[in-house]
Amino acid sequence: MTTFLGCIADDFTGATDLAGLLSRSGVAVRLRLGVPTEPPKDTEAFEVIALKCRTLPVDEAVQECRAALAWLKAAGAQRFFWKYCSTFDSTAEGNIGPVAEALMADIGADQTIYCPAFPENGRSIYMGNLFVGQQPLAESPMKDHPLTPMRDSNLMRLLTPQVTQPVGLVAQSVVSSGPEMLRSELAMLRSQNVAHVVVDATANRDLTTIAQACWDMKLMTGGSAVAMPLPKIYVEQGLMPADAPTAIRPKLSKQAIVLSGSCSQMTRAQVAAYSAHAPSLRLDPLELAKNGAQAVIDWLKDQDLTQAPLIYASAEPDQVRAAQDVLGAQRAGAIVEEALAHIVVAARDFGARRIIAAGGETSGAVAKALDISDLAIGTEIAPGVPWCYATSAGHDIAIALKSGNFGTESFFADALNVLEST
Ligand SMILES: Nc1ncnc2c1ncn2[C@@H]1O[C@H](COP(=O)(O)OP(=O)(O)O)[C@@H](O)[C@H]1O
Ligand SMILES: O=C(O)[C@@H](O)C(=O)COP(=O)(O)O
Repeated sequence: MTTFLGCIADDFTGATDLAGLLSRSGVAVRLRLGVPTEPPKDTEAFEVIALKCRTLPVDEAVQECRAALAWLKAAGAQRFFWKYCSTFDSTAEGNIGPVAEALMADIGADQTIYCPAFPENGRSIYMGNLFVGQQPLAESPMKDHPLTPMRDSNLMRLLTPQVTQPVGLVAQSVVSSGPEMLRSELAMLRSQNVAHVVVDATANRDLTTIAQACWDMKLMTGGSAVAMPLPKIYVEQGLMPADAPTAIRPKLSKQAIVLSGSCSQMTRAQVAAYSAHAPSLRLDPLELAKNGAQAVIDWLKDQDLTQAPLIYASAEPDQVRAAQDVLGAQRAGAIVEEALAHIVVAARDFGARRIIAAGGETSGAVAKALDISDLAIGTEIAPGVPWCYATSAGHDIAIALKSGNFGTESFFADALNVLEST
């Protein structure tokens, strides 16, 4: 099928998040890990390319995103979506704006919107300021993120130094007046050459209004949630058929593995809840640095994989700091990721066909080790986290890539139960 909407995501968990929310409308969505090396063939109406460019220098991120855009254009896409984190994660030399400008230039778009709001996960925007739950972004735990600490909550101030064209705002009062008002406000801003427009949204109804006003923009940018209403709108506009093929769900054996390298508050709570009743093993980065992961793989070999054992490096901030003081932050992270990469391959070879990975970087390492190139999207476990189906070394597998902050405390058990019942 000719691709209708081409999406580019700046990390793997963010890509499954977007693919999952698009799939809520019942449309077929395909997720590619990295820019495919082959020209487009057998594409879906909605294609998402997952990159790992969130913290890359601007030039490299722009280059990767332009390559993804070229592939999506070749697949037939005429509209595009640039997905970044709902907490607008970017480094001091942030690449969100430069990528948007490069994509706009390649597509021939003179204006785009920025809307990272994801109300179901507590992310909202008011007067251009991003909130995480009840806290401004810069007062939320995101202020201490190891790679992308967010020290300003104002999206216009964050974006302005990243772009060459003027930045503006459409405030909540306009959004709540409906799509026509929003469209005329955007047209007014366009007449003033405002190319980059932050749009307020505090609830799903705002996101629907925004999508209704912006569905025909060549490029939209945001978190996953503002893209969610698009498939339904395209169908209502008569642009694509309502009926889409449902994803094929392979029958998978019960053997499962849960891997966590995320140290975020929510994942730590999930690890604590799950390890209270499932076999679990904690990784020590210092031990891994000295002796590698073989002892862990030996432990795993003796486990009953139908009990879905958990292997985790997730630790409290002071424990993480202690490991980083000895190994350095980058090396500590890399050692854990490398170990989890070996472990997931061993788990697959021992028969695991249901795999859960928690953490953005962790998910990238795990998916790469499994050599997965593309995924079909299945049932949503929690807002922004779907089960995905793929093949690895010739085996059908189900894999869930969970953003560190998403899901509730019972996420791991919920995920396995959801799969059980589908
Ligand atoms: N105990 C630990 N000590 C040091 N680094 C760790 C530890 N556990 C995990 N890490 C590293 O921390 C990083 C967590 O990032 P990520 O997987 O993206 O999770 P999140 O999505 O919560 O940010 C990874 O690089 C991981 O390898
Ligand atoms: O938009 C979001 O919050 C997520 O889709 C996302 O990008 C999460 O990133 P990580 O927390 O690094 O997994």
